[in-house]
Amino acid sequence: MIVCDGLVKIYKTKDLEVVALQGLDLRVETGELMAIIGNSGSGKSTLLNMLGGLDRPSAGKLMVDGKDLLAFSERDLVKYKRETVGFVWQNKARNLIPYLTALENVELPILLRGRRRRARAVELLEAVGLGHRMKNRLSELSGGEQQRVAIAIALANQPKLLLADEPTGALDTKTSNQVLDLFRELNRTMGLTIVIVTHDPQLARKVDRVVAIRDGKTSSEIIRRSYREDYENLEREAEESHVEYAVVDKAGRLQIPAGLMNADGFRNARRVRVEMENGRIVLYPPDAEKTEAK
Ligand SMILES: Nc1ncnc2c1ncn2[C@@H]1O[C@H](COP(=O)(O)OP(=O)(O)OP(=O)(O)O)[C@@H](O)[C@H]1O
Repeated sequence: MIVCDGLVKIYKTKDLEVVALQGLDLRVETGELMAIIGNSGSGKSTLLNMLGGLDRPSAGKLMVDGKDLLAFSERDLVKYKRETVGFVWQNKARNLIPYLTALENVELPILLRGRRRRARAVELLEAVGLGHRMKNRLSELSGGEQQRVAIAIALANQPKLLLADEPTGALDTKTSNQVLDLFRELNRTMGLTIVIVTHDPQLARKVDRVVAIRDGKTSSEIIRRSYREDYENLEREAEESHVEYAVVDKAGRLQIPAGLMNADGFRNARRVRVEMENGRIVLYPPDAEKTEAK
């Protein structure tokens, strides 16, 4: 569904250039439910904006659903935003109008007219479990319920890809879990591809895969060893192990996770010794004795 190769985004301000993405590589399969984690300023929102067609990459390759976003005209971009992607933001003000009812909020972005539009809005609110609260104004709904309305809106035009930026950032743990369960359900029942950007490592437990971004690059990929069917079994989930992978780019460059580079002998190392041993590539500190390798 998504292919990013060497994606670069440079923000130019008056006297400064900020490289927000510096050659990011990422692949997301159709039907995946995945999370992107990373520290503040690592480039998560920038990536999401590129994926959603809200901003244009500076260089590299970005394909979504077989479409080349770098080659898009303004018109292509409008069509793409309308037909291919749906957005859910942490900031509810960006999604919702407080003085309208849930139903009116969902009706607004639907491209259909008249009764079909109303029927579709009802269907969407039922899909997110809010059939019984349709007539309430937004201000009368809880934070979790409001986020469900936002999700219903994001689904209004039947997107193939749902992008969510810190969708549970403003919610308590229990409500966050309910919203995440809803994402999982939509992913399963509609086959929707979902990319969630978050700081929250807990959220990472609820998705198929987590990709970490550091300094505008995918620095390491944590692949969860889980079967989707196990999803409901949270206790079993808690016992699951995470395996950390470093991403190797096309030129064979490897970024060693910062935690490992802090180990004795590697700290501040500008180079490491690389050897092949029994089918494994082993890295030694630069000044390690050759005999240590044996
Ligand atoms: N419009 C902009 N103009 C200039 N610099 C920007 C702009 N948007 C983002 N940046 C810079 O790009 C870098 C990446 O920002 P981005 O918002 O993508 O990070 P993030 O990982 O989403 O952070 P957070 O978790 O705090 O939202 C930061 O250094 C940020 O200051």
